[in-house]
Amino acid sequence: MNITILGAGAFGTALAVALSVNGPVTLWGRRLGSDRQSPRLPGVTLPAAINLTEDLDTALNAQCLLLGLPAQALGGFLADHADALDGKTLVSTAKGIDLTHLTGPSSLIAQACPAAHVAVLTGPSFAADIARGLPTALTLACTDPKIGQSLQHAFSTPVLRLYRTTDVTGAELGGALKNVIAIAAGIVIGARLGDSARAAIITRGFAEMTRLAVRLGARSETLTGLSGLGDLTLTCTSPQSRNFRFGHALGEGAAFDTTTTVEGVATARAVARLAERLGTDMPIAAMVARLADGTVSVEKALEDLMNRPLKEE
Ligand SMILES: NC(=O)C1=CN([C@@H]2O[C@H](COP(=O)(O)OP(=O)(O)OC[C@H]3O[C@@H](n4cnc5c(N)ncnc54)[C@H](O)[C@@H]3O)[C@@H](O)[C@H]2O)C=CC1
Ligand SMILES: O=C(CO)COP(=O)(O)O
Repeated sequence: MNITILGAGAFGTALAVALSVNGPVTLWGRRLGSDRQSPRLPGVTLPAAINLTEDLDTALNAQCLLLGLPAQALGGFLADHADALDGKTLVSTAKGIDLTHLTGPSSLIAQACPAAHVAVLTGPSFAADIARGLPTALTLACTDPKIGQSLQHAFSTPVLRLYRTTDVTGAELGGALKNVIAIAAGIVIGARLGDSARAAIITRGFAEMTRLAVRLGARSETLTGLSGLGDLTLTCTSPQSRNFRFGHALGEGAAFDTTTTVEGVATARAVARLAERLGTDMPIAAMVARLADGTVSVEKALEDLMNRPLKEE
């Protein structure tokens, strides 16, 4: 399968490195140059099997396109290039909910490119781990079982083991919502509230993820898989996670590099709006949105979370 990756960020570049063992891969980026040392993946040299290009027309010449853009950039990119993208197989890696449309990447793609085959590649996977060839398991979600199986085989390697599902909604929401909970986990650790508090955030955060995802049409069992619980566990427990690190800085009152991609901030705001519209209780996500907007102190936010009415688990 002729694979092109759009977006030479950390994850797009890591996937190019990983998938290039199966054959030539084209990697497109806006300001890519010809240097085979990626600024997003320090210490990683891009293999010769990766064709680097800044020419989008060349890049769009493939039938299967992996979209390595962040969730909040995806809608604009699709709008700008819908004609060239429509009818192709488009695989999103974005983990977020679009703040304008309050929908996940697969809906953005389907709306912009109604004739495209849509899939999502998600799950517990740090770009640096993938680029170093460390064993990783991912979820490939596609409503068409045959296309899903074809992509699963095309993207699997000796160190990249893909599981497939037809529950695109569940898979993409798991990847998006875990980022919000990871910020909350970082906050409690940054505020020195301890590992027990983090365990509570992870557990109750998983309940919130599942509640909203099922409300939006997901299968609950999808959230117990790699794309939900797996990615939640990884992202809430590792400083490799930018969402966790952002929350940690928030919790300790430290500055954070605003040029870093932290999908959970916009997604927390999107979730807060969705929850209000749907009447779905999402207290941790609402707390993260308020803290990200600076409308409440960490102390007050955590106090409010603890003082909510007692309920059954
Ligand atoms: N970094 C990681 O470990 C992982 C990231 N992801 C997901 O992959 C997605 C991308 O994240 P990263 O690659 O980590 O971010 P990044 O910040 O490293 O790279 C984002 C890339 O997208 C490009 N981009 C942004 N807006 C664009 C536009 N309008 N047109 C063209 N290119 C544009 C940027 O130039 C940059 O190269 C996110 O949704 C993230 O959650 C998923 C799994 C792991
Ligand atoms: O999605 C990821 C790991 O699965 C990467 O997490 P961060 O975006 O928090 O770095």
